[in-house]
Formats: sequence, structure tokens, C-alpha cells
Amino acid sequence: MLEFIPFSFLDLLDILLVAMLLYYIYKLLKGTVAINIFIGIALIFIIWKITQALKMEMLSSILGYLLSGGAIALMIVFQQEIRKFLLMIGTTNFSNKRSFLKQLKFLQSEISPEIDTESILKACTNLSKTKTGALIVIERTNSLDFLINTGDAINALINNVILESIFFKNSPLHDGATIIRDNYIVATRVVLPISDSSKIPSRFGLRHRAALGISEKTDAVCLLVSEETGEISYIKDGEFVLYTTPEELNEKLKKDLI
Ligand SMILES: Nc1ncnc2c1ncn2[C@@H]1O[C@H](COP(=O)(O)OP(=O)(O)OP(=O)(O)O)[C@@H](O)[C@H]1O
Repeated sequence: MLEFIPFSFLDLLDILLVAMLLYYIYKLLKGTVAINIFIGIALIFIIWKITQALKMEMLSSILGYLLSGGAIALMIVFQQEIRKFLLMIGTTNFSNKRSFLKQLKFLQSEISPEIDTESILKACTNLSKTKTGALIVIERTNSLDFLINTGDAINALINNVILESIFFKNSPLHDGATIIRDNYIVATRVVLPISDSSKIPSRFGLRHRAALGISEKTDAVCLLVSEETGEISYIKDGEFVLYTTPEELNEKLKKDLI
């Protein structure tokens, strides 16, 4: 019977691409409330296709209108996810400047220097001992230029003493976040977008919300020292990354910055 159904290489490619698209959408929405909306839409779509195949004219046209008219509403509902999805596409391995340049050995001199994570973590540990609040954002593939304008641009090689003095309570630079790009501190007093996630426990204030916000909207990672508890948090992809020892944190950070 199958021989009556024309099946070409393009059909196979089509199925593979749709499967890939669905996988990435699932990966993006996993663990968020949006996954339930996505499942709801997928179910309506399947029912619509069944009603079409069974030639149930009225129901299929109602569902058809619902799906096509709802496209704009969906764009509004999934605004954040669509943004993240496009960012994900735009930052594939090819466009990742570090991994791309690393493959071109002869350009060794142009490769960005490795980030001195030991100095950053040393600063965080010292700030934690004195319960000095700090928020450090480390740029990865998504440019953080749009944030630098909200604060003061500087250009200092990473050094734990400089980082500690930035967050020193009486320093005029201590407010807001500090941005690190490659092995340089490139901005201080930066205002970050605040996360509006309802999952954040109420004990966390604006500093934590700001770190979660920027890591949801870009692929940057954040190190945060709490002024209240002195605790050092590592935040990535809108979530707290758990670790048990400072060595483990350093390893995770290094791995994420390759
Ligand atoms: N949008 C923002 N971008 C960057 N930094 C911010 C932003 N909002 C607040 N902050 C920083 O967070 C500080 C206020 O922290 P708050 O006490 O509300 O946070 P918290 O999450 O409870 O952290 P902590 O445990 O350190 O108290 C501000 O002084 C400021 O330095």
C-alpha cells in the first residue's frame, strides 16, 4: 500500500527538520510554565489534523481559525522564549567566536585570553567573608554591549584587589553589576534586567532577581555575593547552579567559559 504514497528524500529531510525544531522548542520550554501552553497548542493542532482527515468540516474550520488567529497572541505569550530561541540559533558553535578562533591555530595571537577565574573567585571569597554584596556578570557568546551603556565603562585586567575595591561599600562604583569580558573588567554600576519569574523565593531581593534576569535573557553567567548571608551563588540560564566546594565552583565556571 505504501508504494502509492510518494515519499521523497525531501520528505525525509522535512520530517527530520520538524523533529529537530520540536526538540529545540521542548528543550527551551522544559521546566517553564510555557511547556503546558505548548502541549495545549500541540494537542489542538493534532485534533485539527484528525478532524481535517475525517472531513469534519465545521470543527476543523473552527480549530483552523483558532490556530491561525492565535499566532499573534502566541508571539506575545512566548515573547521571551522566541527571543531566547533566536539567540540560541544566532549563537551556534560556528558563530561562537572563541571556539571558532581556537580551531584556527595560526591565529593564536588573536585568541582572547583565558578568563582568570581564580582571581574572580578569590575576590568573591574575600567579599563573602566581609558580607559585602557583589554581582559579577561574565559575558560568553551574547554581547552585553547593550548593558554597558547603563553603567560606567572601564578597561581593567582582572585582578581580585580591583574587584574587591569596586564592591567595597564606600566605593562610588559598588552599586549595580560589574561586567567581565574576556580577561577584562569592562563596566561597573551596570543596571541589569530584573527577572519576573514567580519561581524565585521571596527571600531573594533585587540583586538575585537581576542575576537571574540577565542569565535568562542572554547566555552570560553570574557570580553573586549576598550582603545578607555572605553566600556565593553561581547563576546560569536563569537558574542557580549547585556546588559543594570552591574548587568545584571553579571547575564549573572554567568549563562554562571555554
Ligand atoms: N537591576 C539591577 N541591576 C544590577 N544591580 C542591581 C539591580 N537591582 C538591584 N541591584 C543591586 O542589588 C542591591 C540591592 O540588593 P537587595 O538587598 O535587594 O538584593 P538581595 O537579592 O536581597 O541580595 P542580598 O542578599 O545581597 O541582600 C542594590 O544595592 C544594587 O547594587
